[in-house]
Amino acid sequence: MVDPANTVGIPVNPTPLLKDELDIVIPTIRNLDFLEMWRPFLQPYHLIIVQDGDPTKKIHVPEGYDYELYNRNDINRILGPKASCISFKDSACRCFGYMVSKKKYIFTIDDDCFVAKDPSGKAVNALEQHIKNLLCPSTPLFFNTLYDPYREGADFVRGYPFSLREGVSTAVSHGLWLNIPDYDAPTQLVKPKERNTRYVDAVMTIPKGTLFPMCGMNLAFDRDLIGPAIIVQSNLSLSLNVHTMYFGLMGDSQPIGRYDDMWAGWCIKVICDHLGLGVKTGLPYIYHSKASNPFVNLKKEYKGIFWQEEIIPFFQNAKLSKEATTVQQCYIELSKMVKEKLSSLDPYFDKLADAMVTWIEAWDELNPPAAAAANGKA
Ligand SMILES: O=c1ccn([C@@H]2O[C@H](COP(=O)(O)OP(=O)(O)O[C@H]3O[C@@H](CO)[C@H](O)[C@H]3O)[C@@H](O)[C@H]2O)c(=O)[nH]1
Ligand SMILES: [Mn+2]
Repeated sequence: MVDPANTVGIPVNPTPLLKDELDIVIPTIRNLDFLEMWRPFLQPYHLIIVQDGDPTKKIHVPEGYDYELYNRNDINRILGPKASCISFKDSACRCFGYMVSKKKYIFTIDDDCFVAKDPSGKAVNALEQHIKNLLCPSTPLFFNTLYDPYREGADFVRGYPFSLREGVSTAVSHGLWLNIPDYDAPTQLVKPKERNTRYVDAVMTIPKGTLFPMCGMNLAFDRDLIGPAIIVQSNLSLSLNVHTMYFGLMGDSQPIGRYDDMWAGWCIKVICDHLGLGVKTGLPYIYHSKASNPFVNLKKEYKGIFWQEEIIPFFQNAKLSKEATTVQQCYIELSKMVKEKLSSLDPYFDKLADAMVTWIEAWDELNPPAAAAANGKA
């Protein structure tokens, strides 16, 4: 039984930050018992549970949590033919939760991620740290060698340009993992017993122009910042929420798996760099308890392991036009580039490019501009 940080006795967070502005999205094919350990930190928040696999299976949600739950039948009913862009039998299904949420922030966590302990033995409130990361600016344009300059007890070091010290808005907070690290299958196979015990007390902005491997198991983001496609119509600036945190089409009947979060991270980073938004990685840690089967993972990842040698240069060289001033325009441009430049690698990328567009259309359907305006997003 996993008990990395006994949280029994810790009072449920009395004044949770962003309580009504944040949803927690959990993809699951298992059970949600892990929420017992998270109760002091997560209970005040609304959960969006995306049940993958067999929709007839009953998923029990621990008492006291406020939630909505969607299975595959719900996804098909709500999206109709557009449900084709939501993965089945892959954790990528979680992005349906981002689409149905109406909140500004999202925290997504896997059901085998538990509360970690920091070196002092204190339980880590991962959500609180993600919120701090998101509410603090990022510094993608110039690296601060003392890491997060906005943190208590730190600052910009000598030589850091004052003109850049305001930083930029933070769109993504990428947390890390004690115990089972998010290794690819080959690494898992050669190092089956490796456990991550190193707790690095740092948060860093990923520099502009640098891609990173985004893992979806402990991730938070500003759904508006990387969503709003600001369209100026008759002087009314309408924030049309179009989400780029699309976890690519993987799993059932797809030639690749376990690259959904990676795909989203590469798209997000190119768009954040283009629009001047920040992406952070580091704290908070969670305690990742389950090592998925490396042989099953190898089968899923196999094509991705050599395709990524072409995909990464594609994203590194992706140049969005200066006319692309909204996230939606950036995303559409990116999907066209995928179709043009990656379909020669495999016809799958043609399908993925189409799925990126379907995702936007589905998003528009669930988040119509009027609703967005009514939600005060105008
Ligand atoms: O078909 C599926 C498989 C799993 N899930 C849910 O998704 C998460 C992650 O699953 P799991 O912990 O089994 O897999 P890991 O290898 O540890 O996950 C890492 O790889 C990424 C997947 O690409 C994932 O984000 C990383 O954490 C759990 O909640 C499962 O219940 C699913 O919904 N459908
Ligand atoms: Mn896991």
